[in-house]
Amino acid sequence: MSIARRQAWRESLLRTTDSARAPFNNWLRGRGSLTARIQAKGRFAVRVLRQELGTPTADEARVLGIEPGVQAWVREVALFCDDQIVVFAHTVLPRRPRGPLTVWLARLGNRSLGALLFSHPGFTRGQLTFNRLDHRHALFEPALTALQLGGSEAPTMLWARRSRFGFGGQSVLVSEVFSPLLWQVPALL
Ligand SMILES: C=C(O[C@@H]1C=C(C(=O)O)C=C[C@H]1O)C(=O)O
Repeated sequence: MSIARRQAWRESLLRTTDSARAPFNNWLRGRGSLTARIQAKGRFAVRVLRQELGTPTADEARVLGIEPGVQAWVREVALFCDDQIVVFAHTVLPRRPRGPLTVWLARLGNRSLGALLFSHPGFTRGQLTFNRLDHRHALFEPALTALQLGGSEAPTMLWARRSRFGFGGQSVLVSEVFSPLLWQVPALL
């Protein structure tokens, strides 16, 4: 199986005996806002780690319908519940076509993107896809760093999900990587 195929984002969570994934299934599959779900359980916060022009991966460019190598707006955040980092989110917005999303993203700061995506009636959400990230995936190292999981005890894989939101002629691709420490946050149990 090619490397690209092994790292593909899948439309279904493959059945697995991996007991380590079981607790994530519900978080991976939930189509509602992660922000709202965390806010309902504990003290929610967003820490912006990166918001700049960057180069999407070839796969991200393909999903967003832009030429490989063309820069796009990249936003990366850590989501907190009760002072514990629980999610690393990586969002890609093409520069073209410009539109309301360009301005909204630029002005978002440490407010949650989810609060916008799930409150404005003009957004549509595509299918959720899933991935078991490891060192071969471009998001793996940034996620380990953002989730503060580096070092000798670093996990060798992380569960992630991805979906594309549409607003008029614009699209934004949102990838969310879940911390294995999600289960040490009493409020989320
Ligand atoms: C899409 C949502 O927004 C969350 C917040 C994000 C941000 O502020 O950049 C990005 C992705 C999500 O984890 C959500 O709450 O479901």
